[in-house]
Amino acid sequence: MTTLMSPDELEAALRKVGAERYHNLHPFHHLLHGGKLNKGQVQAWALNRYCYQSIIPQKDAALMARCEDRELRREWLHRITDHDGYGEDLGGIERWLVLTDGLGLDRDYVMSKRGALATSRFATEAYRHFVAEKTLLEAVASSLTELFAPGIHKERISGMLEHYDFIDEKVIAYFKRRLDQAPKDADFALEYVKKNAKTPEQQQQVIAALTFKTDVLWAQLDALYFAYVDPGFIPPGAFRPTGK
Ligand SMILES: O=C(O)c1cc(C(=O)O)c2c(n1)C(=O)C(=O)c1cc(C(=O)O)[nH]c1-2
Repeated sequence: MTTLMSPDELEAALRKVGAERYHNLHPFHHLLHGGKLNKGQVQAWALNRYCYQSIIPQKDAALMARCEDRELRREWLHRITDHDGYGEDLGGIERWLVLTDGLGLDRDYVMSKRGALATSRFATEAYRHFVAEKTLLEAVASSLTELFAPGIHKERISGMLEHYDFIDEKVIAYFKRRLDQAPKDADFALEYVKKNAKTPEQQQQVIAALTFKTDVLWAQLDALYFAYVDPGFIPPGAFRPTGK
């Protein structure tokens, strides 16, 4: 029997999921941030991660499409323009492509996802389906990994600038921008969930949604590790680094 938690107990339970399961704990990230990867492995990470970047505005549009609450739509809308851009600002996806350009990857190839691992495509598609099909509360809750993103972004900016001569401020600008954007989004989603998960069942659904999302992120790094680090079995058709 699950009992009703107070909103603060629910928050503590969600933060525990992050502390135990967020992808900052994955060995691939330790290698990436610690300067232990070669350029080809960093290229593989950036190219695969494009699958995640490209799906984010689509899943946010899916969330909004089924949302009756105008106030929530008003709050959520900027998540789409943060990534797709609006007016002068070309947005996060463009900033991601500046990163892949800087790493020497061809834009059309990156955007085609042809070289991405199947797991990157499957996991990100699973996220989009989750948001489109589960309750609105679960859809909002699945974004809560962003509570833990600023920590990993700071670690990535300093670690990659320090360790890789092919990374500079311009190439890493995506993450700098997310440092301003993510905390506001995460705080809003957390307050929404604390207010709207009113039954023990809903609270468990919210925790399960966040757990699902940590799996989406973790699975992608497992696949990268297997293909590009150890044992280094690159699947047929996937990106093969040429230089070092
Ligand atoms: O680099 C990362 O580790 C990381 C993680 C996450 C996340 O925790 O889902 C996001 C981002 N970055 C990110 O840049 C981003 O725009 C973003 C949006 C979302 C989301 O679920 O709506 N997560 C994340």
